[in-house]
Amino acid sequence: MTETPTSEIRKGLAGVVADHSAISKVNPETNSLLYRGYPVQDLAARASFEEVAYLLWHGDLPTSDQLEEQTKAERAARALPENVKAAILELPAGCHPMDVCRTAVSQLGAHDPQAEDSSPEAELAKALRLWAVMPAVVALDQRRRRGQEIVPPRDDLGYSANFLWMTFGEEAEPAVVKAFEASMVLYAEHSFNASTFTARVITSTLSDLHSAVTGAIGALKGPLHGGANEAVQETFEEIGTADKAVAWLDEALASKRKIMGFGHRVYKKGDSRVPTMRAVLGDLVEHYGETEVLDLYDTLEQAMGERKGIKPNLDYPAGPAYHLMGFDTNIFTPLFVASRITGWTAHIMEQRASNALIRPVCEYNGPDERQVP
Ligand SMILES: CC(=O)SCCNC(=O)CCNC(=O)[C@H](O)C(C)(C)COP(=O)(O)OP(=O)(O)OC[C@H]1O[C@@H](n2cnc3c(N)ncnc32)[C@H](O)[C@@H]1OP(=O)(O)O
Ligand SMILES: O=C([O-])CC(=O)C(=O)O
Repeated sequence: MTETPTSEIRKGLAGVVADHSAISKVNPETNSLLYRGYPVQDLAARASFEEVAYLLWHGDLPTSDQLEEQTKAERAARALPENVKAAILELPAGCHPMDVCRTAVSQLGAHDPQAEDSSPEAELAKALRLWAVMPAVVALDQRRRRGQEIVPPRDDLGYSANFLWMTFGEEAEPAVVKAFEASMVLYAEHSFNASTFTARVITSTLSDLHSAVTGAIGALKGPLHGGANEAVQETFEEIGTADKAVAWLDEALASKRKIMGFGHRVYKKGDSRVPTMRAVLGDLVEHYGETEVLDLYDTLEQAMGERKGIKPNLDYPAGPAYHLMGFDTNIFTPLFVASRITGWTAHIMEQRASNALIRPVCEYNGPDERQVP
């Protein structure tokens, strides 16, 4: 019955070591996460997202000259090409913004002059251009859905400040830029998660970088992965206020609902990034003077811990944080895309540099051979 004899089936590849990677280390024993050796909470506190992008791609933090060169290239690539903008504007306003991201990356690939050049230099240049232009895609999409004018990028602002400028059409306050920047750093990379693995599978066939990122976006969209940050906000809105959280949770668990923003395939004792993002949410709550959300956040977290012993993942604090910043809920996962493009493309380059076609086997359990009548 077997395609090839297997000793054990690991559903969902749980616990399977599929390859080496030098990009990040997730340690569920210590609830820690290192990007190229640096603790993620220290990077979130002391490094810019631009520096973290450089670190993920090159393996070390940049010197000031290296950062300047990257910054120049990033700012020069921020504007959305007219043909891609036109293609996005033709998409129905009712489609999910992740469909827009996916289509935009596919379109950008079709128009990229280096699309089929997979030399390390071309791969890096394509990664940088995609990373640089993604805020324009996300900002444009939120604005077109709101019936607002499109705001072009500014090259006198850093990545995060410009992202907020293009989305909201006004300069964000430093506290908000800082919070947003921390979220970008925390979302940037997480080893062999489902979307990154998707990108590596596609790359392993020697397909191109834009195809791999397009596939990764499809994988990230699902609510068991990146789509959970939107689902957390929807849950909060469904519950309403903290005093209703426990009854809501009991009913949800009784009807076997998954509680979005809780649980993780690798971390069973808590997600390494949650304490930092929870502190960011606390800063935003103070900044906007909206304390109710923290009552609900803490009550639901405590009740989930008592009933199931399951802890929150990064999407749990990120959802309400993006809501406070003013993003529409369906734009939250595209924000994750904008950040994770750095990690995906670092993995695409790593996979290509040491490639083997990814092709597991299965144990066949369909009908035995039979004759066509
Ligand atoms: C950035 C990220 O992508 S982080 C992940 C974001 N996703 C979510 O927040 C979605 C909600 N969470 C989940 O669905 C899961 O925890 C996953 C998919 C993230 C991890 O799943 P797995 O490692 O496969 O764990 P699995 O689904 O086997 O869960 C083990 C048990 O805990 C339960 N469980 C896990 N997470 C949850 C949850 N969020 N709500 C309710 N029960 C849960 C499962 O029902 C299962 O119970 P059972 O043994 O009685 O069947
Ligand atoms: O690692 C995972 O499975 C999911 C996750 O937290 C991420 O991609 O950031």
